[in-house]
Amino acid sequence: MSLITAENIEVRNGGTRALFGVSLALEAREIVTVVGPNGSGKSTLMRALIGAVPLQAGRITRRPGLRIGYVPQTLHIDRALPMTVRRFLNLPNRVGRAAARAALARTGVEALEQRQLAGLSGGQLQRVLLARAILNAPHLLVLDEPTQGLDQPASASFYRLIEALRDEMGCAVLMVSHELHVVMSATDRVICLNGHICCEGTPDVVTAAPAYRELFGTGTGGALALYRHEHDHAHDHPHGHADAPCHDHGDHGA
Ligand SMILES: Nc1ncnc2c1ncn2[C@@H]1O[C@H](COP(=O)(O)OP(=O)(O)OP(=O)(O)O)[C@@H](O)[C@H]1O
Repeated sequence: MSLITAENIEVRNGGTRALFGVSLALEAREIVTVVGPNGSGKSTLMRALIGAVPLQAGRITRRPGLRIGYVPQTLHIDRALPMTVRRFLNLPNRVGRAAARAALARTGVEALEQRQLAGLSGGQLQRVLLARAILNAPHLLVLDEPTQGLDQPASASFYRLIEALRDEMGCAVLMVSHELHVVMSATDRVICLNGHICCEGTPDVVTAAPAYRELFGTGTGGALALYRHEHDHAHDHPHGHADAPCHDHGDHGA
């Protein structure tokens, strides 16, 4: 049985149809990367899969007993509220000191245990969030743009850590990334999302596709500056750009 299966799901955010007709299945130990333009529903898909947003249509099935570790795209920290890293790891469930230390050590931030959360750098906070996500020995790690704001060496090191954690814990990984060039080596499957799934495949297939050369050819600086691929279907874009090809939503930076 797959870890998690989505069948033809539709999700609305307020008046916006953020996802429609999305079907996917995640298998044990695989690393799947979701790419897509801004506003294409990537975060919504992550939240739907963890059960944090209601579905308007379709169905999500989780393997019984499935444990998910989730790293959100952003964490809104109230700077007026004192909160050490150690206390943060107790939310929502209290954890023992040894377990907390082991998780922080595994993500390389053991020394931050008594630091204030609000005073951490972006890269440090991501590693603390990852430590919290692995506390329950998840079968599936869901990461929503975990390297946003990190420089390229820090991103590359973070993705190596994710791959090592997958190997050690045997978990599957589903992540959103704009840095396909960085995650490519560690990714088993890539899903291109734009409200619905535009295309998907192994990195080999994606690499061979004209889409990949458009994405990562000269001029993009290796970043996902342009989002283009060949289409054999019409778009009913959730934002109302019916029949607009993906590359019309292209320029969304690195
Ligand atoms: N809380 C909300 N209320 C209303 N609309 C929302 C809300 N959150 C997201 N949306 C809308 O839903 C759509 C999908 O948003 P989502 O955040 O899932 O996209 P994304 O692909 O993760 O974008 P980004 O790359 O910018 O993070 C967008 O049109 C967005 O404006």
